[in-house]
Amino acid sequence: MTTQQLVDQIHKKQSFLCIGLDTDLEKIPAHLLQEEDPIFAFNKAIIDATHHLCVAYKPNTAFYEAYGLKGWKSLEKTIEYLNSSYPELFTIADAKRGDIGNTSTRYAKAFFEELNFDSLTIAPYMGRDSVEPFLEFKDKHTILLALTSNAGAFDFQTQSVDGQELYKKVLETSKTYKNSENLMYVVGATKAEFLKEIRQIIPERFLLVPGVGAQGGSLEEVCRYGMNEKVGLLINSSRGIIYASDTRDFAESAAQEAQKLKNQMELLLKNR
Ligand SMILES: O=c1ccn([C@@H]2O[C@H](COP(=O)(O)O)[C@@H](O)[C@H]2O)c(=O)[nH]1
Repeated sequence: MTTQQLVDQIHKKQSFLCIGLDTDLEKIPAHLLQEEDPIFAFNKAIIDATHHLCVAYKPNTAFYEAYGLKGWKSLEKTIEYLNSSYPELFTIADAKRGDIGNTSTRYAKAFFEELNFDSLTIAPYMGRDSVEPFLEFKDKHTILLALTSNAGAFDFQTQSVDGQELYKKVLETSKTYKNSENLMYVVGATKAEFLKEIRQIIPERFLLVPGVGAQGGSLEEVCRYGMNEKVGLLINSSRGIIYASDTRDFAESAAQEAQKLKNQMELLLKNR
């Protein structure tokens, strides 16, 4: 998917919501455990109930890898279902990969070609040659971890290296990578106060923003400092939406939570 197609969808739906599919067999409604593939059954119900309220879905691959081969099958079925039933939706594999060049190329092939995700999250720690292989794929997007939502982000990311915070170095240096127009960045909603400075370095790029809902980040604050002319934000909520209820009406409850966030987004777009 091109960035422009994503922007068009945001304007059409008046939403920049990304729903995180962090599907955990210990948390899904008990009646689904009788299904042949409970994870896929859960995801399908959530997607069917919420697709009109969001512009993206983000399965976190850890939740699938944890179940071995079966989990990979559920992930494959989920992305196939999204691509065939709702091809207008942007898909993110939250896998946080990155390695020496030839290995990165294999990761890129796995997620961009074999599974056909639109985008993949990447850890920048190994530098240029670990990131550039992902950027070679046309109309695929590499989402670099910049300033993450967790408390441990302060261990390294905000530490000064040669007089500049490390996350800023990641932003500045990655702008010089070949095909850097295919980059997006992860910035946690819990770090909204950093967004003004982040936008000075990367005014154009899309930000994937996890951390609203269960982690306590503020949607309003993220929009105040992080929104750009093309909106430029994908706000993720996982647990706050998909586990709104553990009864038979779980999908409707998820849709209600998604609708609440979508309503706030619509208002924020109107008043910007
Ligand atoms: O900085 C980061 C990067 C990734 N995540 C991931 O996003 C979701 C958040 O889930 P919630 O349930 O909405 O808190 C999850 O998959 C994380 O691994 C993040 O939270 N922060």
